[in-house]
Amino acid sequence: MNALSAENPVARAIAQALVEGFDKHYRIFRETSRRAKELFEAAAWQSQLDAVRERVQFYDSRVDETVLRLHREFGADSLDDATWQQAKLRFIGMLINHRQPELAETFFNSVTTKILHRSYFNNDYIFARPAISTEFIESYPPVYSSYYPRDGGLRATVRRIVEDFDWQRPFEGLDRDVDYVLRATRAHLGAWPKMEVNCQIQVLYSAFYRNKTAYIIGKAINSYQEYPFALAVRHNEKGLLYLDTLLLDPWRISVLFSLSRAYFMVDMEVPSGYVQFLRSIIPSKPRSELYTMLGLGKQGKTMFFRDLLAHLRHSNDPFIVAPGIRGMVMLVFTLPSYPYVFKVIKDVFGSAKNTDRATVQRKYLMVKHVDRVGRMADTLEFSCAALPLSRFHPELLEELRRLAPSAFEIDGDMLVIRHLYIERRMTPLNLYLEQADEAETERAVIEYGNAIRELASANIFPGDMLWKNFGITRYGRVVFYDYDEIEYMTDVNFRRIPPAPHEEMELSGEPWYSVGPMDVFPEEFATFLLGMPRVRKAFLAHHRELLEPAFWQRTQQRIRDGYVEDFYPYPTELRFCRLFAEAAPRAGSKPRAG
Ligand SMILES: Nc1ncnc2c1ncn2[C@@H]1O[C@H](COP(=O)(O)OP(=O)(O)OP(=O)(O)O)[C@@H](O)[C@H]1O
Repeated sequence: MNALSAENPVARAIAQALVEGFDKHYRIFRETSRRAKELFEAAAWQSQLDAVRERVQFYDSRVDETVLRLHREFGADSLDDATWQQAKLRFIGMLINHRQPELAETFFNSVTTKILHRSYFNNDYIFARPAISTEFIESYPPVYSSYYPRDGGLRATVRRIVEDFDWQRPFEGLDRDVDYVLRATRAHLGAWPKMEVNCQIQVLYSAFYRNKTAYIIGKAINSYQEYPFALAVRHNEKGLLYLDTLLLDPWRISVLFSLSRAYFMVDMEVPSGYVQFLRSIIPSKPRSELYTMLGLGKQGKTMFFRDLLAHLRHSNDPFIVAPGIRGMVMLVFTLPSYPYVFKVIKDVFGSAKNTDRATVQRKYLMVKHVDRVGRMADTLEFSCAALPLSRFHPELLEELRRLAPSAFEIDGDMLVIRHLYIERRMTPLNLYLEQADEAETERAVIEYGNAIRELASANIFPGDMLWKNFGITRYGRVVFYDYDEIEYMTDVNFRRIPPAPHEEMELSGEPWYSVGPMDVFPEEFATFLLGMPRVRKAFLAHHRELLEPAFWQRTQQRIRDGYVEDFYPYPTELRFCRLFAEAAPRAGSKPRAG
């Protein structure tokens, strides 16, 4: 019998409850994202960080609430297959005019996979692939506004674009800044092209808020050419707004969306429209990552896994143990043809590790809550991820059996991993430094020290600062990825090593002072970091102060005083105050390239 042929009131009511659960989620998500504009206007930086943190938790709360409702009202455990199948079809019917259908489908999956057995995880019961098209969904406000510079001239158009954001705070000198925008564009293009009849500038309706910056994102279209741009708006030391830079290279715009940064706050009625627009200007960013960066992590995960399964169908290399020094806590593997690593928490940790599974998971979650300032890789967390058994290299299978037997089960031809983190693959810094020449070493060591300084300013102490816990990206950026020992800076007690009471004691190698659990002695870092002479030379030349307790205590004090540091996800040289000599340098905006 066709699942829809007979009306099933329970299926309809379940579908209705699922739509209501999702709509409640998105309403709260959107209210929080919308508040970002007010917080930006009020310069309420700490509240902005808090809002990003709170937003991460909304989704799971709504899913749990809906699961409970389905159990209470419909005895979800004991429903027959036909009812579930019909619930999905009814749900599709209810999404016909929905503005976030892809997110609602994912919500449906999140709820039903908590109730149904894994054998139901196919397109008959859940959304193994999307059902509703996200193309051309209309909304008010629209996804983007179009401006036609042929009507009023480019200068007036740029000014209007900025003014239309209606920020309730005056600009320091908008005419001057518009002039910088035109000069920077002119320098980028070489010469102004003739404005063709279709010449227009499309601007995403909501600004993108993160930390202390709002980004205006759009593209200019002229004839068949498209020119993407991102314009950064910030507060100066007097609290007046100014345009800080204009990014015109797609790869630089793409760096804004790097997973090692905090998620944006964007007020979106139709998120798929934002993602499609962004894809048109940075096609190299997977849609999954764009959803994640817009704060829609579950959608990002769903799409990531669909992409991975599609890739597995189009490749045949095996999952292997990741190159580098094996972790004491994590078993890390990778698929060479796919740029990610997969991390499983081991059953038993190396003897030097005084931690447990729950603590490790808590630390990984902590990373989602803080500003990752471009220095910590984001992780996607999966439960019960099923991957084809035949693709696991025997050596990796053997390691899984030996080191993490409770972390997986074999179900037919699938290997189901109970708990898995996935993150972008980088070159482990220890491997990179082994191969690097002197100049490359110096660059990487400078980056490494900057990463540690920036993490510290963002209230993160990495705990284990060994080179192997950092990776280097294809853009040469050093990013931290081993979170099992991270702490808030403000929880750590940075101490100087007390002088030995007499010389023999110092030589004996035995400690002559007691050490508390949160005590850290920066002077000791040199022993385990600076073994290689060329690394030592570069480190001492650029980052010697990291070996001093005073540096760490000072940074701690700034955090305690409530100072939220500036982080720029673009090079200092591209800031207008640096590009245009006559622009006065701004106090309180110390250069720290990102
Ligand atoms: N994102 C990544 N890209 C490339 N390689 C990685 C990545 N994450 C981890 N690795 C590799 O896996 C190894 C172990 O990873 P990780 O440091 O996360 O595990 P761990 O068990 O926490 O380590 P430790 O013993 O230092 O605590 C790293 O040394 C590195 O070689």
